[in-house]
Amino acid sequence: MVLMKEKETVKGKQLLLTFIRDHIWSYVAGILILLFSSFCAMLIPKILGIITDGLDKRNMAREQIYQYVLLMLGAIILVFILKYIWRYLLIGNCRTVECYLRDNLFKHLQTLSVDFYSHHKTGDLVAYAINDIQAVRFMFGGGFVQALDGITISVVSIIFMANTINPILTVMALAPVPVAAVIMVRIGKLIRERFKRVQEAFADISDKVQENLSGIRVIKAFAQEREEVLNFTKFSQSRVDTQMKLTQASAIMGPSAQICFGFSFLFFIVYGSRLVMDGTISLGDYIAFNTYMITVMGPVMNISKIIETWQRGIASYRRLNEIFCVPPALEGTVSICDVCEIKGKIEIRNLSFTYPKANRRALKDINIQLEQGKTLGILGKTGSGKTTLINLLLRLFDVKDGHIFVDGIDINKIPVDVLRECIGYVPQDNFLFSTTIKNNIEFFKPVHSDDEIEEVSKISAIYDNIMELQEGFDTVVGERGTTLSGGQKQRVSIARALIKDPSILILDDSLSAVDSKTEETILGNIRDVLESRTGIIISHRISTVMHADEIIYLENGRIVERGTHAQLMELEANYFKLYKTQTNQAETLEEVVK
Ligand SMILES: Nc1ncnc2c1ncn2[C@@H]1O[C@H](COP(=O)(O)OP(=O)(O)OP(=O)(O)O)[C@@H](O)[C@H]1O
Repeated sequence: MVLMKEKETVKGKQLLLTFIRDHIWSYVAGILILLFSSFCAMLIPKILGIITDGLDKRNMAREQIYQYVLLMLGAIILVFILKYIWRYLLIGNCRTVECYLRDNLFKHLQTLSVDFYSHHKTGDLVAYAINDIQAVRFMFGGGFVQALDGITISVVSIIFMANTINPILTVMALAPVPVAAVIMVRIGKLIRERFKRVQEAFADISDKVQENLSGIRVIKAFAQEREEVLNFTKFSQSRVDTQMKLTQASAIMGPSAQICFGFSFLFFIVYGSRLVMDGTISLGDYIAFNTYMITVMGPVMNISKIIETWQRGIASYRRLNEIFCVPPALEGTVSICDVCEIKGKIEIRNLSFTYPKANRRALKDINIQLEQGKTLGILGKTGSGKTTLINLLLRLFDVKDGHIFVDGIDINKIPVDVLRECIGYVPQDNFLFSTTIKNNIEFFKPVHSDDEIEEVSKISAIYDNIMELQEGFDTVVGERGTTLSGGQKQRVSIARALIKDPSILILDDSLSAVDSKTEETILGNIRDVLESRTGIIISHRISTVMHADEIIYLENGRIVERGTHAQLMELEANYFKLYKTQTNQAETLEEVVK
């Protein structure tokens, strides 16, 4: 992915800063309670030291000892309660941050351009939404809390050690700490880099699984299962290799911290015992110091885990940030807000278009005038630019070279939602959701009556098929509509476009999977629907577009022929040849059938 400019990185940071600002009181309260709880915890070794000295010198009354023991018990209970509260506040926030980031990522993904999805794999994006967000959550939760707890306990212990026992002994005991810090920072960086690679390897696996499952029918049809398994093993192995490298780095961290701390203990035992013997510190102080050292040891032992969590979190945060910094589609365009309805007049003037990152134009100098209520038929070889024209009409891509006017308004100035709301579009690749046919037709908006749903189903000639199903409109279709035939899927998609009652109806090769009799029925019904609307019908079949008010023939992104069916037949060029080929084919087929 492209390196981000400094300005762009602000977006991801802003998101986290906004979260922290919104939850600042729980953070402040959590941190203050944590500090107080650490202070209370540090009283315990001191009380232990006082009791030890009392017993050692035999100058402490039994009642006094009981009082100290009660004090210690009180401190333990208080620490327990305080710890519960601060963990609830701070760990609770990390669960919320996970949900907050995931919601924002999902929201952001909805705003990204179609082109973004042409260049990013689904499995990869799933990895961002699951793995990376989880790693950030661990950083915000366990990582943050353990680091804060560890730092507080260590700092408070050191203050107690230096102030109440002996500063020189404290310095001696902590001498190896800077060495440990340098080692931790170095290994930490290595962990971050390696974790990034682990996440990338996971994204590859996720992508492979997603692609394989989506294409399982093709894989089976071509008997490619074995190759797929072998291919998958390579991805799996790559993940193991990257993970092993990460484990190697993190495995050094824990023992390094322990060795450094071992030296600290050694210094303390040698130097501390000497101080007890020459009477500089009491035995109680020695015991208390020892307890403080053990208290500090907890976070030190944990430091490898904490650093690893942080470095993983930072690596994932950076990956997420790259996605958050991708600007939303059509970000720079200005919309006029008072347009709230579209009647359907379309004018295309000198329009050319090149896809981002492509090196040749998909459309060249297109000019079309389509009055409201009229129908345009588009024909052309595959790859000639038919769908591209529709992509621009739907503003899936920005119009930069030339103009498209809808109702006389530049399309770039019409609010995208208003524009798309007024267009009923049946795409070439019909996508049905794994839910009921009814939900698929109304697109999860339960605002239509059963009569309306039935009516559009009848227009698109799918009603009888639906009625034959056991659950009728409540039949749940398989993922991507797999339990329906290609032609049935196309017709459900037509019903979905019609129920919007659109001003402009676009059918992009939407009848290619239906037989010619059904096509005739649908076209007849749609002709009635199109009487009051603007229609654009794309097809490879002359029979689908021949009744249109105007037909254009595209070749390499350019309009090479235009006119009515009769005019194009008179031209005796591409359209005519196609007509001849298709009628000959139909006649031959009829003879064969006879
Ligand atoms: N997202 C994209 N990025 C780059 N090039 C693209 C993209 N989508 C389409 N193209 C290219 O633009 C050209 C026009 O494609 P388009 O899909 O408009 O053709 P079409 O006439 O609809 O073809 P078909 O009849 O096969 O559907 C083709 O050369 C295609 O490879």
